[in-house]
Amino acid sequence: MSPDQPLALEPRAIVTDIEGTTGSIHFVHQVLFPYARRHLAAWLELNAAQPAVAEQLELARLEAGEPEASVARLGELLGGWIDQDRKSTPLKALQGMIWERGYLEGDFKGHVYMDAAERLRTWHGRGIGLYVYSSGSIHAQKLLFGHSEAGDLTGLFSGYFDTTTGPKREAESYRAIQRDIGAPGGEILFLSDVVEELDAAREAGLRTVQLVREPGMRVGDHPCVERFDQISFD
Ligand SMILES: CSCCC(=O)C(=O)COP(=O)(O)O
Ligand SMILES: [Mg+2]
Repeated sequence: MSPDQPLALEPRAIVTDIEGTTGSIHFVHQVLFPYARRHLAAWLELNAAQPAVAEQLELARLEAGEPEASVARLGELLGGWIDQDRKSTPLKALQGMIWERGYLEGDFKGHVYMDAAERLRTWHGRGIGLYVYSSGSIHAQKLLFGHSEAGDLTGLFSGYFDTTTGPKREAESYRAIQRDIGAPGGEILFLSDVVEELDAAREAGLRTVQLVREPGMRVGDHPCVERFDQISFD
């Protein structure tokens, strides 16, 4: 798709990825992940007994196949998973809880590209339902958009999806999102930088646009733009 070419028909809903789509990969990998890595062990020691944390630690033990793992051992495992960028649901839930303090204490703000913030506001104003689908937990998504460099954007979104709905590279996850939104796939547009996610969304019947914000990204056969302000509808 060339920047000036409108996409057919305004969609009823737009579902957007975060990392590489509304915000930079750099922010997630060079700010968020290192912050969680730095605070992980001490934070676990302090919070492991809290029911919401204990629940995620139990899921991490199951995922690791180490049902007896101590909190210290889980710290090692989860730290390794951060380094591997593993899209583990319990890791993502725990990361979100750790990031909360960083946002609240002003250590960082959620990175959102200005073109994304501006278009999200425009689309919301036109009555298009806006949704987020990220591997980051729903709590982490709300923190990022609630404490973003473009202000509090949470009022723009009608709903949030994370890996508790399913992995982002599986078509069934997009079928579940479609059912939840309650619109036909052809009236939902999915935005992402990752070809495998876009392929899965298209297999489920959603419309797709790939964001290619950085040189060297793998490009698929989806309509493709560099910025949100290159997306327009008839
Ligand atoms: C919700 S901000 C943190 C994003 C994150 O943890 C991540 O793994 C990025 O996943 P995405 O699906 O947004 O590419
Ligand atoms: Mg992404």
